[in-house]
Amino acid sequence: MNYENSLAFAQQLDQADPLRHFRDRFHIPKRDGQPLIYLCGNSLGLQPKTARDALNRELNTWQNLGVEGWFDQPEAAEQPWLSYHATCKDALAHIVGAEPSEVCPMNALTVNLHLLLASFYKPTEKKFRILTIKGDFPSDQYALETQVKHHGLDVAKTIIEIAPQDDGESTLGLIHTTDIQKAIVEHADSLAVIWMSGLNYYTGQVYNMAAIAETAKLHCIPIGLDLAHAIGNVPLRLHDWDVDFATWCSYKYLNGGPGAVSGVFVHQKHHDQNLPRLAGWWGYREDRRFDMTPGFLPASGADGWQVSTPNILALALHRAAISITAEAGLVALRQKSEQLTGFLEYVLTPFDEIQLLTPDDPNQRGCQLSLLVRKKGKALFTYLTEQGIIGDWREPDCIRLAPTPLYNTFEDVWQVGEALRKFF
Ligand SMILES: Cc1ncc(COP(=O)(O)O)c(C=O)c1O
Ligand SMILES: Nc1c(O)cccc1C(=O)C[C@H](N)C(=O)O
Repeated sequence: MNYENSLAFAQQLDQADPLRHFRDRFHIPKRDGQPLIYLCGNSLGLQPKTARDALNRELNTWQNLGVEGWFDQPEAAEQPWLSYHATCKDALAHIVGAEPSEVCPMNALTVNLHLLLASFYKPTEKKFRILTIKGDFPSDQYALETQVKHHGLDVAKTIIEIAPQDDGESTLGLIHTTDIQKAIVEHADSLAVIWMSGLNYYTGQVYNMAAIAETAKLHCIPIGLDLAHAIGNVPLRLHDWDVDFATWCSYKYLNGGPGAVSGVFVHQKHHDQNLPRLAGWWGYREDRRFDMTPGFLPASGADGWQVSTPNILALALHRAAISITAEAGLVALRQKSEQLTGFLEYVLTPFDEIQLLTPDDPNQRGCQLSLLVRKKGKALFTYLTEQGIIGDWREPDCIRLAPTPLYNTFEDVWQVGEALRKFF
């Protein structure tokens, strides 16, 4: 697309945007009565206007029915709480490219990572190592480290981290897909599992998940993905890519609220394998759960990884939010996202003080651009915030801005260019 740096051009794109009405479905935060330019969906997505009603519905059910809210009552809840999670499956399956039986909302990301590793990390004397990406989100690093210790293994000998190569391009933190594939092949004999992000939280780089999963499969190594920054942001086809397992957050691009419920993906091919797991009664066969008999019988599919009673209020927010993403559709969202982020890249280009950490290839990024600002970076971030432009700051010199196709406009992006012009 040929961009122009003018307000009229940005407004023209907004008028032509088939998703423009979705912005009205969200509360846009305001300061002094003016809407903020909110470019921080990479950290916390905005509140859908349906969120409050969704919560109220379940609060009313609780108020009116008490415990009977769990069960099917003729006069009762629209959706009995016992099977509430199931009403999120179609939307989630669409968003991650899965079968409904392969996904289930539950817990929080890091908790799910531990639960999934209990099933998929089964170190043996020969195959005990974990391959991961250096600089992936700290919570994942802590989870891997403590899993390794939990198995009585030495962290330094067990975790292999793929670091960016010092070849100019990669010094900015990018990692070539071929380097990840090479590392898989090189260490295949000792690898028990691969765990990595699909989209790097710091650089905004999207890895070629399909190609990496294919290499992992060729070498029979289970691969799991952290999709915190990828879900609702970039197209995913977890089933077809033959990814073994995955988990994500829904408080970013899925707009489920602070600390929103996470979810898991477990590929169909693992459903009947009776994999080891850390079980709880909510993962028990639903039709027999209340028999309360000894001996764990897992529910089929991803549901069998549930542990505890779900937080229905969190699920209500989740359901309301993901239905908006599913309604907009990942194809349309991605189309707008590429244009919106391309426009942001275009308005940033004149400023030599800003270097992009994020790849310029649209296939290697989602909506987030990470701006490396070596001089006056923090001052610029503070200035943007004062101007009502909300991004986030990551030490030591990175500003992340994420124009989100569900609620951001081309005019928002144009305003960033204007603010930068005044600052520099
Ligand atoms: C890539 C990534 N992984 C893991 C997490 C941790 O998620 P949680 O705090 O929900 O476990 C986050 C966000 O905080 C993240 O961005
Ligand atoms: N989970 C967060 C929180 O509880 C407070 C503030 C920020 C977050 C985040 O999600 C940070 C985010 N994962 C990141 O990419 O840095």
